[in-house]
Amino acid sequence: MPDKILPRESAQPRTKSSSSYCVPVSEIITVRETEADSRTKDNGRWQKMSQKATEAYPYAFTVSCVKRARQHHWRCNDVTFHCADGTVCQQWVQTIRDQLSALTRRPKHLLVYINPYGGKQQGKRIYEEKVAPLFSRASISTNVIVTEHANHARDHLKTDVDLKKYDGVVCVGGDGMFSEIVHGLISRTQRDSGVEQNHAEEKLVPCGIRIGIIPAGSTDCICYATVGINDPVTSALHIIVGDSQPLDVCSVHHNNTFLKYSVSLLGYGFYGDVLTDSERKRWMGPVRYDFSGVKMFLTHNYYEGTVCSTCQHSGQLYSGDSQDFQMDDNISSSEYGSDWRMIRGKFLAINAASMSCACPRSPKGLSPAAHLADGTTDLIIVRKCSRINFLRHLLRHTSKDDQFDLSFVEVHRVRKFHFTPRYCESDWDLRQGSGEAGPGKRLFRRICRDHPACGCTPAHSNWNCDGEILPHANIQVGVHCQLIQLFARGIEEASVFEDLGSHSAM
Ligand SMILES: Nc1ncnc2c1ncn2[C@@H]1O[C@H](COP(=O)(O)OP(=O)(O)OP(=O)(O)O)[C@@H](O)[C@H]1O
Ligand SMILES: CCCCCCCCCCCCC/C=C/[C@@H](O)[C@H](CO)NC(=O)CCCCC
Ligand SMILES: [Ca+2]
Repeated sequence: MPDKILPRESAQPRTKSSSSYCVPVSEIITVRETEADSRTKDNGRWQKMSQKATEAYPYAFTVSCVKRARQHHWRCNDVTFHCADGTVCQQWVQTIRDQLSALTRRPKHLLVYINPYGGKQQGKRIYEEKVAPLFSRASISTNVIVTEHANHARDHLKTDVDLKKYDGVVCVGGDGMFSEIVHGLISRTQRDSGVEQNHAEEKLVPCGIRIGIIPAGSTDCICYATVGINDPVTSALHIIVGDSQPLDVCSVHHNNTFLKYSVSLLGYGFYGDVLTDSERKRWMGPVRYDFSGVKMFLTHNYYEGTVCSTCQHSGQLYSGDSQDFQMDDNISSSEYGSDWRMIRGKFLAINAASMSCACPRSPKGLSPAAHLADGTTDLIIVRKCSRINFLRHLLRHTSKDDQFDLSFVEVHRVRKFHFTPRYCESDWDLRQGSGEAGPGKRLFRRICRDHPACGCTPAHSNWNCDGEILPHANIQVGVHCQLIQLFARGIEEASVFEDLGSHSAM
């Protein structure tokens, strides 16, 4: 049998306009024998067959398969095929089952973590109502854990789980929950392989198990940027068909201490401040980001420091395509050393986007051309400018205009970068009150930090690491190419939807 079902004479689909239906085996969820009823649901519509036709084709089987809908949504669609002969009908069912069992990339056993408090606190309901029935139809067995506290999933994965029992780990929640899973799996893999995470230059071992994201958070940017939409049913179907999408991961160190991994955004300045402010407003739900976004835009803090970056890796020059980016040269960036670029100045935002960071708020994302798995991160530097100019930059994230095509914005595709804030060799020491600054200056900075109404800009921001606040401003970042794998396939081209969306009749 070919890899597509093309029923012609022997099995007839019940559609009004066509006598055959084309379904790629790779997109079949399940098949079952069904009653040759005179009324069945095909293609999402109820179809009625005449008494005569029902008598001519008394046997039937139903194929549940992927159907593409608008804006990258996938749905599960039932198509019923009718046969004149019962043996032929059984042969079809058996052959399709055999073909499905030959698909070795499909998961059979999944470990599922649900964050009941993410986003609008709907994680449990979303999983039970929309996802569990699909997993069960696809004969996937699950071990479901509803988390009881923050870092429950991370610590469970780090130490307690026998990962050999599973073909994948699924997280139901937002980007923060995904980050927990990533930290648990990467730490576990390094520990099992004897790799020391505290060494910034260490080559990390890729994780051998795929991760699925059922979006139920506030931003869901990792799901949105890897699937094209934050929709639980779509994500469940990508898991069921066994998609694979490798993903780069940034490691963040402070001196020789490992801090965190990041897969989406590492943001200092604006996005760090928005996150810090919004964490105090968690009770507001997802709208907290809009509230804090407007507030921090009006506050207009800028920060001084030095960013050093390199696009070189393992002794080889990066040869990627950087023509998408405007390189602005009226600024104080300069080359130092052979492969490191140093940029010093006053910044409204320093963002490293390892993926586009597309999300419903910004469907093209922070860096629309960022690659998911090329071993680089897009370092976006927004220099101090007027409020109106910064607003122009921000608003371009929501329109077709290029947010980088502004004199105060520059972008570099890099493999490593360091950031050192001005005034502090050790930000942590300063925060603890034991920095280099004299007591008078220290007291003054503390007053500024505790009473922002005094009007001066604080000396430091925080790093927003995939939606979590980091305790140090001074960090070193390196990209680890394709360290993890998702149950996803990247964003499908519109043509795939046009060609396959209607399952063109043959
Ligand atoms: N049972 C729990 N109780 C409290 N916090 C939890 C629990 N389980 C997980 N968490 C934490 O909740 C935080 C937020 O969760 P999640 O990412 O799911 O939602 P969100 O913050 O609303 O969405 P997003 O990250 O997309 O903005 C995560 O950092 C996670 O560590
Ligand atoms: C004045 C209004 C102008 C509007 C401008 C809109 C610009 C939107 C850009 C969207 C960037 C999303 C970056 C995603 C980061 C995630 O890793 C992180 C975890 O979920 N989310 C946040 O930190 C939440 C941060 C949300 C910031 C808005
Ligand atoms: Ca990348």
